[in-house]
Amino acid sequence: MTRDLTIAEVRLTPILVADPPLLNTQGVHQPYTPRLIVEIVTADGTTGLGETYGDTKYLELARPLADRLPGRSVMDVNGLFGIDLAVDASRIEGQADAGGLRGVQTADKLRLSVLSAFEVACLDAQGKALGLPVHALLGGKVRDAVEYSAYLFYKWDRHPAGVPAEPDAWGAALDPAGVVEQARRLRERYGFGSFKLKGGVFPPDEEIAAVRALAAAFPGHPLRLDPNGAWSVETSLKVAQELGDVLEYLEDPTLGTPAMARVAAGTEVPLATNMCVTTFGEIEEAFTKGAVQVVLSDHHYWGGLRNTQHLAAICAAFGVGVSMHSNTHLGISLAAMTQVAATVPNLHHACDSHYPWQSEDVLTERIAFDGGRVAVSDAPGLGVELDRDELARLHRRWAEDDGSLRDRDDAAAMRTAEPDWRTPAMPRW
Ligand SMILES: O=C([O-])C(=O)C[C@H](O)[C@@H](O)C(=O)[O-]
Ligand SMILES: [Mg+2]
Repeated sequence: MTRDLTIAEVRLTPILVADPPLLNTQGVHQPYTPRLIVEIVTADGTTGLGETYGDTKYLELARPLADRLPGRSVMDVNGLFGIDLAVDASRIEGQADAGGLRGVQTADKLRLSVLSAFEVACLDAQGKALGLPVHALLGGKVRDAVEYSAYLFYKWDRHPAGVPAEPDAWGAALDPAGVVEQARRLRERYGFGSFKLKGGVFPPDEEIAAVRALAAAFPGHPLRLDPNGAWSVETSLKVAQELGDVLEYLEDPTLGTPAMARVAAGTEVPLATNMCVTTFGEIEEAFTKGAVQVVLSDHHYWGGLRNTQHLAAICAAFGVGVSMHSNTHLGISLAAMTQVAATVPNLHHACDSHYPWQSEDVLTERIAFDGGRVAVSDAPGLGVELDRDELARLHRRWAEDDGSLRDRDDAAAMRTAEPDWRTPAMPRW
């Protein structure tokens, strides 16, 4: 049968998803976080799914893009990236991403963060139409399961009093014992074998103590600490020296490639980043200066699954490791991450994923971790199915919001508990 893969319709559904009170150096997660679900429907009725950030600036770009797709072929992914999308650069250029902690914003990164969801949706639709998994469209899987690490957060036991939120079963983690207990529960439930602690929340000595406690509780398991650039070069070197014997890598200890290069020159501990190398343009300086040893790719802002493969190839050429970064995301993105990770031969570190923190999803079936791994689906496309009732419910929450939660703002969330809180100046320690 000849199929008509002309795009007939694109549906964009902004949603608000429950998020626990996870702490980071900028503040705390809001009780609900915005995501955007993209559906691309072909003339013969095949629907491809994609997911990306749902803040206003992404929606403002996604809407005109969606309007331009009907009539194009879902096979024309290269053409998709050629569409001229006008980004109002003055609104974002050079600013740090307030909620996202993913480096300096640029107009191109914003554009790619939107395009990536459409690329994933096109690949999902292609796969469904051809009866092939997305990994086959990307050249085929080199592994049957993708390993993820437990993403540990300092956290409160609940969102501040008076703030509407979903119940949280995880309790507080504000000291080494709390962090170890959280790690134990994540390992019991999902089988994770490596652990990443989101740092930059407490003074470095407290976070060193937490990592030491993890090393004692889980001997031999890979450990990472990520303060999102909150430390000076000197502090970074001190932490590296104190934890060098237990760290798999130190992630973004300090801000900017020159400072990361100074840290890298003073320690044997590998440095990973999702902050100083977040675009192709940032690679040359970082790699030639030896500033990073592992790049944490993220298909959302690198511009999709094929760009993730390109990034991995460049990393391989320079002998730099590659793994994956994660922000709050749902199962469509986890499926996309797993499909592309399955095709990257040089992916040797367990990937990050926030998914265990998300109690809500828009899939009919949640994606399962077994032994810390997600099995690579061989079903057509991404191998996931949309739960339309859940999508509608989470969209209603977005529609009924007064606007205060439609743009992620961790500092604003922190101010509901600590009214004087300001985004800390960096380096914080
Ligand atoms: O540096 C990282 O790994 C992240 O930025 C991941 C997330 O953004 C995390 O820090 C968060 O959401 O608080
Ligand atoms: Mg990071």
